[in-house]
Parts: sequence; structure tokens; C-alpha cells
Amino acid sequence: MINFWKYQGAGNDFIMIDDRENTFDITDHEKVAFLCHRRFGVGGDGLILIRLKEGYDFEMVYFNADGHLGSMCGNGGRCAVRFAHTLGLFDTDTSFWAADGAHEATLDDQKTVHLKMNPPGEIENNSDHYFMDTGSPHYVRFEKDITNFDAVAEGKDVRYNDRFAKEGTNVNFAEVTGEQALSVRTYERGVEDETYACGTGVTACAIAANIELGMQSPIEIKVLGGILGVGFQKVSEGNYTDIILSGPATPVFKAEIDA
Ligand SMILES: N[C@H](CCC[C@H](N)C(=O)O)C(=O)O
Repeated sequence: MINFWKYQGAGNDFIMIDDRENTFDITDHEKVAFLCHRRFGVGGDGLILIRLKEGYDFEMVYFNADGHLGSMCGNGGRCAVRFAHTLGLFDTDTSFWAADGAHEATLDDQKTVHLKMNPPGEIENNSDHYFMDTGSPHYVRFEKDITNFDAVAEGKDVRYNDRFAKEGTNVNFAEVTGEQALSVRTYERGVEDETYACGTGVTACAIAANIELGMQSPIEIKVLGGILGVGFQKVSEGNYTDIILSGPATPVFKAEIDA
């Protein structure tokens, strides 16, 4: 029997498991894929284990919906922070361990989670798109109108092209909607579909908007499932620090499943 919580952050939803006793078999991809399946299982864009980690309040172990260990997940990280708080692992400020290393976060009075993201390394500025790793790989392309836009078909075109077919990439389409505002749609690898939000994705879009248009921090980003915020400091060309992803992280329900 697996006890779990379902959480969502701007509609990016996750199965959350308290695995402080390390009993979950992380090599059981089929089980994770089953749990994330929206018809046969619980349903989720991903599954997250909360484990203990020396020197940190907790560790987040993140799987994509296909059952495989993923890289960093910004919305999942924010949900993990809120869940770890309910487990009593910290009070308002936390530091935790994830696939891309250490992260700090705070939970404010409105239950918004502010999560510090690791700076992307090299940022590729190609003729029609950006590519960078904000904990997960992200392709970013600016579009004029993403409302009337087939994000799944366009996303698949990029994700399965010669360059990305093997490792995969997440694909973001960003529209400029204001002086410090974007609207973003994301196709996620590992889910292989559009999701309602992607935290590492909007982080990449905010940085790309600063390079492309000089858009200043903080940037408000509308996604299918809500609003996220990204703040940052530019140190020099292509060099960013203090990158903070902010947004809601909400418990949906708690249940158990025979799996
Ligand atoms: N939804 C996630 C990103 C998932 C990345 C994952 N699909 C991968 O590349 O392994 C987020 O909020 O940042």
C-alpha cells in the first residue's frame, strides 16, 4: 500500500510520497509510470519522493510521468517545499537537495513558495531560439500569438528533431504580453505532452526575455494553469544569479493506493 498526497503548482501536478524511510524502489519505472497514468493510476505530470539528506532539510527525488528519474523540476520543487513543511521538516526557510544540487526556498504567509534556482550554464542564442539548462534542458522560442497555437505539434517537432531525439528537451513558446510580462506554453519531455505549467521552463523564458528584449526582473508569467513569477539579477552578459521562481503550491488530496 502506498500512501501519497497529490499536489499541484499552477496546474503542474505531482504525486508526493513521504519516503523518509527509503522504502520506495527508485528503479521500478513501471510502478511510477502506472501511478502517474491518468486513467489507470492516480495521475500526475511527475512523482516526487521526500527523503532525508544529511546537511539539508530533505531531498527531493523527482520522476517524470514516464517513470524515469528526471532532472530538476521547479514546480515540483515548490510543491516539495510545501509538503516538507507540513511534515515539519522546517519552519519558513529551507535548503534541500535535488537532481541539480542544493536549493534554498521560503514559504511566505500566503503559502507562496519562493524557490532559488541554479544559474544556467552556457546559454545558446540561436537564430530563432534559445537553449539553456535551468536544472532541466529548455528550448525557448518567442512567438507572436501562443493562444492560437498548436504547442503539442510544434513541441514534438523540436523534441524529436535530430538534435534532441535521444536525450529529449522541454520546449517553451513565449509571447511578450507586457513590459515585464510573458505568456508561456510548454511541451514537457518525459510527459511527452503539453503541461499546464513548467517552473524550470518559465525560468528559462524569463532569462531569454532579458537577453532578447532587455526585459527587466521581476517578470510575471502567465501559464495555462496560473501565474508564476521569476526574479533574477544579471551579473554580466549571459550571467545570472539570485534566480527566484515564485508561485503557488497546493495540496489537492491525500489517499492510498494498492501498488
Ligand atoms: N515541470 C518541471 C520541469 C520538468 C522537466 C522534466 N520534464 C525533464 O526535463 O526531465 C518544472 O516545473 O520545472
